[in-house]
Amino acid sequence: MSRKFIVAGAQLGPIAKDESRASAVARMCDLMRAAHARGASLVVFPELALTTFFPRWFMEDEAEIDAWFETEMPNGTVAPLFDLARELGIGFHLGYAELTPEGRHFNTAIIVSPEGEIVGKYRKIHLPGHRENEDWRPFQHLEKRYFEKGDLGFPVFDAFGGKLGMCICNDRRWPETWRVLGLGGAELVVLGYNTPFHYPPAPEHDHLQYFHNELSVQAGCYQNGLWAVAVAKAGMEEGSELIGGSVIVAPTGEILARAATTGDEVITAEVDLDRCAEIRANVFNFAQHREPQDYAAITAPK
Ligand SMILES: NC(=O)N[C@@H](C(=O)O)c1ccc(O)cc1
Repeated sequence: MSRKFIVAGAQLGPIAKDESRASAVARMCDLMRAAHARGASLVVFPELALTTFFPRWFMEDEAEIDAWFETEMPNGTVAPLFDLARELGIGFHLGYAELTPEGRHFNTAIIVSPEGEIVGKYRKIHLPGHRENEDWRPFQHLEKRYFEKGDLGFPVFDAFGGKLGMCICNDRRWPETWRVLGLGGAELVVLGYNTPFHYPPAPEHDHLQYFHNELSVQAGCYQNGLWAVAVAKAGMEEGSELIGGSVIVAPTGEILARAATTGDEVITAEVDLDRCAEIRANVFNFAQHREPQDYAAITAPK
């Protein structure tokens, strides 16, 4: 049976601090309709897609912080997205800030089936940035303050006729992320990102932000023989410029689609999950060629 289908990356332009979640959801519904019109059966939205990238501000008030989080998923505000997905028979990936009933905070992503069921969940493991206010920065990156490290590992889910994995933003820069997903059998990895163009600790690397995005995703795909859809929240958001460059990458590492703007934009490509074997049965045949007895340093405690 053919395992070909069309995937879409639904890049979002900036979301203002005072833009409501309902407005962001309405924009995502428009993108979902556009993706469906192009034949997509899965549409990938970015990291923290319902709000502005709030970790750029230092906050101490717990109620103010918690207001950026979702306590239920789905909830009334995102219901239109779930309803539209069901109506169109299209699945989706969504990133959001999760506050659990136990009061735990995570940077989370879910995969929703065309029937509107949550079939996969991931909580971000590689949290970037810092914990305390750092006045010298033009904007903060306080993910280590607002989120706990994810506690679900890097799970792989049966969905869309194949094996799907997830990671979130900074996770994509780490080869361990991709290798653990690859070892778990992932054939398609979906991920969202909010990547500031300006990196305050090393501004001399600002011009490399698009390059490092593609380098990381292409390497992850090739070295593990899997597909990826990597999707940005992009554009000038509250004075912080976020890169665009959403891409769909094949197991060969080739880029099949790339966003041209830093606004709301849909990219699509046909994915054939059987093409993972081109790489995984050959140069990266793990069973034949991996030498894990020499990799112990990777899992030694830090
Ligand atoms: N949302 C993210 O995970 N963004 C990260 C990335 O783009 O990898 C990132 C990494 C380091 C920083 O100093 C700031 C942002």
